[in-house]
Amino acid sequence: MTSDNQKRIVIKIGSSSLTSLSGDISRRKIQSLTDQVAELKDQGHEVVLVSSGAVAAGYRTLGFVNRPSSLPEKQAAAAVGQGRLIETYSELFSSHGYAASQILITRSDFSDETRYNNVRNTINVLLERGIVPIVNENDTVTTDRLRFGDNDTLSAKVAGLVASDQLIILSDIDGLYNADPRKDPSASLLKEVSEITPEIEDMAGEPGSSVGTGGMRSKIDAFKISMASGIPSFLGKAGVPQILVDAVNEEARGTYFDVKEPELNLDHYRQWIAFNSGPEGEILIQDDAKETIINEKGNLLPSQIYQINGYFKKGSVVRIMDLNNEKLGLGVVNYSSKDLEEFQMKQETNQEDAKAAMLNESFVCELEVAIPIGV
Ligand SMILES: Nc1ncnc2c1ncn2[C@@H]1O[C@H](COP(=O)(O)OP(=O)(O)O)[C@@H](O)[C@H]1O
Ligand SMILES: N[C@@H](CCC(=O)OP(=O)(O)O)C(=O)O
Repeated sequence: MTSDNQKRIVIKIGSSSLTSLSGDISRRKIQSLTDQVAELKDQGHEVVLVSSGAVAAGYRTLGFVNRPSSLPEKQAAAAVGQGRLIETYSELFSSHGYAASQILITRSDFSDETRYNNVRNTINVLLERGIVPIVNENDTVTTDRLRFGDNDTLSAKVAGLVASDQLIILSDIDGLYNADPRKDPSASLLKEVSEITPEIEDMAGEPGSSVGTGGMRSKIDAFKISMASGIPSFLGKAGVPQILVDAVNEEARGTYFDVKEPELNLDHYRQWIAFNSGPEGEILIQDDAKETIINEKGNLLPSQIYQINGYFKKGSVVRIMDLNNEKLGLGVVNYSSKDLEEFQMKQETNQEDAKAAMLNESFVCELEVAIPIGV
């Protein structure tokens, strides 16, 4: 974005870091955050906040003693809490001379490429005009099947969307430990992670509080996305004085997730394919095609398809699998599932003209994103 000293930063803060022990939102905690964000803005950085807390801020008003667990109850709580949350942010940012704005996103907004790009354009205008965009999932309208579910992965997707220079996730713990510290008091802090290996994934346990949803697992999923998108990231403890300024200068206590080979990082289009598109179908390919599409980065031919699962249109994102149902990656198809099934039938009934024209000359797709980077 801007210059070497002025970064575009996405900051995610979890419910547990915005609420008091009683479970209600804490104005003091939000003020500590807004004071630090204002300081970053005074230094010329651009900041996008991804803030949880809508359900936590609302459930008591509905008469619940604890955070509700059913979706309609959480949605009703968020309907009350989201307004309270933004009102508090607006008041506190305005005391520093900054305006806050609210962006509520559902997963379907991101799986549609046009709407995805539209969100980017909107955030860009807000940032250019000095406003603080505050993003949350649109909890009141989402269904279980179509939810991001946690704001950790949402924040990493937003960081990729706006080509952020850094992702900072603030939680109630000062970084990633080699085991869940609640279960293993001898667990130690990892100061730097350069790759999310299966061992790192195994370190994550469940959420730490009754108000948090994602836990360490969703944070690790988030860092996988941000690292694959080429965005250096940080996990640290909310409420620590100067944590944000120090994290930007890489001087804060916490875990830094580095980006080792920027040239391998996914561009915007492939980020959308990998993390947001939501594949519409599956293509199982013959063994001989694996080498071509994985190592030679070649195209898949209709005759190399073994089976088609699901219904998809020309231009859809599909999962490419081998004959053992092992995921190989994601591709964008040049044919609909209906067309491909017709090709297959013609192949089976040995229609020579169809074979020549369609089976060996037309490309179905190439592997745009290889597993394990994509979904
Ligand atoms: N390996 C680990 N390292 C650090 N924290 C862990 C680990 N495994 C599980 N946790 C738990 O994850 C919690 C943070 O997740 P969560 O409660 O969802 O917070 P937030 O509301 O900030 O999203 C920590 O309080 C900690 O108890
Ligand atoms: N969108 C929900 C929060 C979901 C979420 O990821 O919560 P958390 O684990 O506290 O970051 C809300 O605003 O209550």
